[in-house]
Amino acid sequence: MASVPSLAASVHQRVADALSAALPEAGSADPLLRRSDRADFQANGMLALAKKLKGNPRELASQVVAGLPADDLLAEVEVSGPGFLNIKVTDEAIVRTLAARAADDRLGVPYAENPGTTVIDYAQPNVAKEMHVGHLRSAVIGDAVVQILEFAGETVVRRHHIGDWGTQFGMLIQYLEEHPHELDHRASSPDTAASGEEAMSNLNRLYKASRALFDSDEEFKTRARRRVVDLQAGDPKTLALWQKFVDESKIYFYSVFDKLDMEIRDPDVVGESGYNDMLDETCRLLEESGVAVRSEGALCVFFDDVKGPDGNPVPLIVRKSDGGYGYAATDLSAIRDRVQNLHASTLLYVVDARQSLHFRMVFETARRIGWLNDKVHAVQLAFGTVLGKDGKPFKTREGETVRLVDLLDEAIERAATVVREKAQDLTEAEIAERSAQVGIGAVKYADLSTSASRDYKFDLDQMVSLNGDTSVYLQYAYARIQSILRKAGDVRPVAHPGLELAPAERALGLHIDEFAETLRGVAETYEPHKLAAYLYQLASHYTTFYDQCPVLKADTPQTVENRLFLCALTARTLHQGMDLLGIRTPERL
Ligand SMILES: NC(=[NH2+])NCCC[C@H](N)C(=O)O
Repeated sequence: MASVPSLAASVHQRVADALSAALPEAGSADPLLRRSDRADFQANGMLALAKKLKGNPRELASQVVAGLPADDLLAEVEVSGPGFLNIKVTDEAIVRTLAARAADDRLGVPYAENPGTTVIDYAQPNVAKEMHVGHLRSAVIGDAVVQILEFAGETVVRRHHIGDWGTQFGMLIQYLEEHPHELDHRASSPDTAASGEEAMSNLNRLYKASRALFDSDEEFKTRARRRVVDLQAGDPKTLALWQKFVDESKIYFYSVFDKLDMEIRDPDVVGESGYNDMLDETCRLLEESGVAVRSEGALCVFFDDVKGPDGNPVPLIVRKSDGGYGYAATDLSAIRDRVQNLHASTLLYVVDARQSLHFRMVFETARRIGWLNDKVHAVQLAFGTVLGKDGKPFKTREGETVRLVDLLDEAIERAATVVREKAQDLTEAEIAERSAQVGIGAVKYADLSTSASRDYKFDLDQMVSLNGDTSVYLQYAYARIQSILRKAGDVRPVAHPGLELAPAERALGLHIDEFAETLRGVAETYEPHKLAAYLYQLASHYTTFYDQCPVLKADTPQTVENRLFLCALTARTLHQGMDLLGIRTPERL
C-alpha cells in the first residue's frame, strides 16, 4: 500500500539539500545522481553547476560532502575526478529498504502522480483475414503497455479497432447470400462449435470461392458491387450476412489471443464499423471549420510537408469523390469518440510504423480542429517489421505471409523439447502446460525485449535458448529460486539489517531497489523493452549472487535467512515484472 522511497531517491534528496545549502544561488539544482559501478551512486551535477557559476567544481563538491548529514544511509562519500561524488550507501540501508518493499504487496511501487485516462488501440486484426506477425506485435506490445499503465494507476480503456468494414465485404456477402449454408455448421448445436482453426479455414474457403467468382463472372461482380452499396446503406439483410463474417472471425481471433495467453474482452472490440454513425458528422465538422476542403470532388486535408514524389501535395482524404468514407474518416471519428465520450487524456495507437504517415496526418487534422489539444494528446507507438532469419520481411518459402498460429505452434513445439530435456518427473499434462508457457513467453519476450520501433528477427532457436536474454532464462531463474525456497523448508526468509553484505548481495539488492523507478520510466515512455532489460539484469545479478553466496549453507542462521529473503524478493520482483509483460513464471520447470 505504501510507496517505498528508493535508495536512489533518498540519496538524491540528501545531496540536493546539501547542494542548495552550499550554493543557495543554485536554487534547487539537480545533483544528477546515477547508479555507478565504482561506488553505488555517482553525482556529477556539481561539474556543470560550478562551471555555470564560475566556481571550482572540486571545492563545491567538498562543500556538499561537508554538508551531508551523518545518518545510517550514507556509508562513504568521496570527491573524485574533476568534481564527482562517489557515494556508497550502508548495508543496513539496503536491507531496510528491501524489507520495506517486501512488506508491501506492490513491492513499494508508487502510483503515478497524475493518472489520467488512456485509450489504447491495439490488437486489431482484420475480419475474414488471417492474423500475421504484424498483428502479433500490436497485441503483445499493447497488452504489456496496458498492464504497465494499469499498474501505475492509469485508467485504461482498450479498443480493438478491427478491420470489419469496407468494399471487400461486398463479394463475401454476395457469395454467402447465394450459398447460404456455408457458415451454418455451428447453428445446430453448441457442441459442434467451430474451433478457431476451423473458423479461419471456413473464411478462407469462402474468400477463395467468392474471389474466383468475382474474377470470372461479370454478373456476380455487378451483384457484389451492389452489395457494397446495400451494406453502406445499412440494409438489414446485408448487415445480418456481414455479421456472420464478423462472428466467425471473432471465433478465430479469440482462439489466437487465447493461445497467446491474452485476455481480449468482447465489449472492447469496437471495429471500424462501430464509427459508421459518426462519419457524416465528422466530415461536416471538418468542412465547416475549414480544416478540410473540397478538392476534385473529394473532402481533403492538406499539409505543407506532405508531398508526393512529383512535388504535389498528398492530402488526407476524408471522403472520396464517390462519397465513400475510408480509413481516415473512421480514425478521425474514433478520435472524437475517444475524446468526447470516453474522456481520454491520452490516445495511444500500437500500430505498424508503415502507418506512421497516416497517423501523423490524422493527429494533425484532429489538432487543427481542436479534438486534440494541450489536455488530450495522441501517440502512435509505431513498431517495426518482423524479419525472417535472412533479415528480410518474414515470409514463407512460397513467399506468402506467415500465419501467426503456425508460428505460435512451432514455438510451443520447440519449447516442449527444452522442457522435456529439463523436466524431472513432470506429467505429460504438465509438460504441455509448461511448453505453452515457455513457448508463448519466448515469442512475447523476443518481441518485447527489443525497442518497439526496431525491426527484429524471428529466430525460434534463439528465442527458446536457455542462455542469453530470453524469457526461458528468466523463467529458469524464477523456478530455481522457488526450488531453493522449497528446500529451505521451515527456515523462512527474514531480513537482517545488521548483517554485512557480500558485493554480489549488494549489487542484487541495489538492482531490486530500482524496480519502481524502472517501471515509472517505462510507463511514461511506453517502452516495455526497458522493463525486459531490467528483468534480464535482475536475473543476471541473481545468478552472480547464487554463484558467489551459498544460501542454505551460509555460515550463520541469520545469513541463511537474509539470503533467503534476497531470493524471495528477487523472485517476487521477477514475477511481477514478467506478469506485466504478459509472461508466465511457472513454479517448476
Ligand atoms: N485505429 C487504427 N487505425 N488502428 C490500427 C488498425 C490496424 C489494421 N486493422 C491493420 O491490420 O493494419
